Amino acid sequence: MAEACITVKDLTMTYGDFVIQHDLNFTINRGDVFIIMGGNGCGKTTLLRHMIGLKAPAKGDVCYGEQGLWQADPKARQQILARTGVLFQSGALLSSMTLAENVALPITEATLLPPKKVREIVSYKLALVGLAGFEDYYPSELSGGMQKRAGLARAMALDPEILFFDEPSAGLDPITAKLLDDLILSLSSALSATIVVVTHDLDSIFAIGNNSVFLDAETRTNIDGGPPQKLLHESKHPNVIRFLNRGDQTEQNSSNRQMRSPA
Ligand SMILES: Nc1ncnc2c1ncn2[C@@H]1O[C@H](COP(=O)(O)OP(=O)(O)OP(=O)(O)O)[C@@H](O)[C@H]1O
Repeated sequence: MAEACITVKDLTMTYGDFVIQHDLNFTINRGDVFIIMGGNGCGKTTLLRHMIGLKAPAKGDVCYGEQGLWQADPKARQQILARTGVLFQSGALLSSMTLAENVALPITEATLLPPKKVREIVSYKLALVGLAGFEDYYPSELSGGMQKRAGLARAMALDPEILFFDEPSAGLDPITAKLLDDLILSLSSALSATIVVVTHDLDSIFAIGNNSVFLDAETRTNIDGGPPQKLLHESKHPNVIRFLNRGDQTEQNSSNRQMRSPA
């Protein structure tokens, strides 16, 4: 039976008086590649920020196992978040540091490992994302796709149980985006990590997601969720159907999407 990894409970998110989403309730299971989806501006990144400890809820909580992230005191919250890694949309590499120094940073901040051991871990993580031999390169010397992969190596530096990705395919050409999707899938099975991806890229959603939540911009809450393929064929919500069919609700579009998607 699926084991709950993260449970979002009655979560309401606001900026000032403006409610972005209210009363969100859903569960991410251990081992999921879980997609947070919805149209532009519906609050996907804001939700991610609530899940990784960057923004406090107006109401409700994000529970890791039994522990509420925002109920926990700051030390316990830090301990929960130490089990997570985040790949931000920009890759968020420090431009003045080499790739090796960027990936080493979280390790030297969190451990007292000797430099030789840190170098070994860094090289291993860079190799995992296909960047073996690029240790001494600076971010500006890499393509956008390589920068994303280096950001991923850094997010994985401390062997997180849970990896968060904010719009991983943003700014990438379709072929590079597909390679990143393949990498996410291979890491998911190799590391048995739980992966949470914020995206509105339909190709990625169908290629990598086994579970999802849909944030509706109109009602400002989660109106549907589950395996994306299942939602495509069985969702009763017009906004979900429209979103998953690129704005089209006809049968023809739906069957085209079915043909393009993996079984
Ligand atoms: N720091 C902030 N202060 C006030 N409003 C904000 C802030 N950040 C985001 N917003 C607003 O909150 C809403 C949700 O933004 P968010 O970036 O979470 O949406 P999103 O679904 O990730 O969007 P996109 O798909 O375009 O990246 C938007 O209306 C945005 O303008």
